[in-house]
Amino acid sequence: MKQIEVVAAIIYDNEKYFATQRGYGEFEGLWEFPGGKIEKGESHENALRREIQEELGVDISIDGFICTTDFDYPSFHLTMHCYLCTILVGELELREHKSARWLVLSSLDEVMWLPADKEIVEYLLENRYEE
Ligand SMILES: Nc1nc2c([nH]c(=O)n2[C@H]2C[C@H](O)[C@@H](COP(=O)(O)OP(=O)(O)OP(=O)(O)O)O2)c(=O)[nH]1
Repeated sequence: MKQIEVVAAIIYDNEKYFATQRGYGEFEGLWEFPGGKIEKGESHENALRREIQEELGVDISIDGFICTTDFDYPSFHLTMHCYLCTILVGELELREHKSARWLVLSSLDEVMWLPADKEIVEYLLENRYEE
């Protein structure tokens, strides 16, 4: 089966997490943590900084590793590495997503997450990442 390796940013500020709604493709309308595919030879950190700059127009600080999750979609296997991040420079701008929300822990379940993200959301709820 096709394998996809992705990095995702759990962007945190003032007890809220940044969730984005996909604007195109087979998962359009579902919510995710911004990020994307790692290019050949790229480190996780560089891939994440590149993707967040491309998608949201901000520079991030990567403050810690959260977890890696694996999920079998019907047409590919996803491995996703998640990092806790904060915004260093810039104003958030939705260049690819149709919408975004800052969610407190207790409202993380108010949006319809991509199937692979449900495990991440549960992980955040159990571990309560705070600055
Ligand atoms: N960025 C991101 N992708 C996720 C999450 N959860 C999840 O299942 N995915 C899946 C959706 C996509 O199939 C893949 C991420 O790839 P991507 O964001 O580069 O999406 P894409 O295929 O539309 O990108 P592209 O080839 O058009 O550049 O991982 C998540 O929380 N964040």
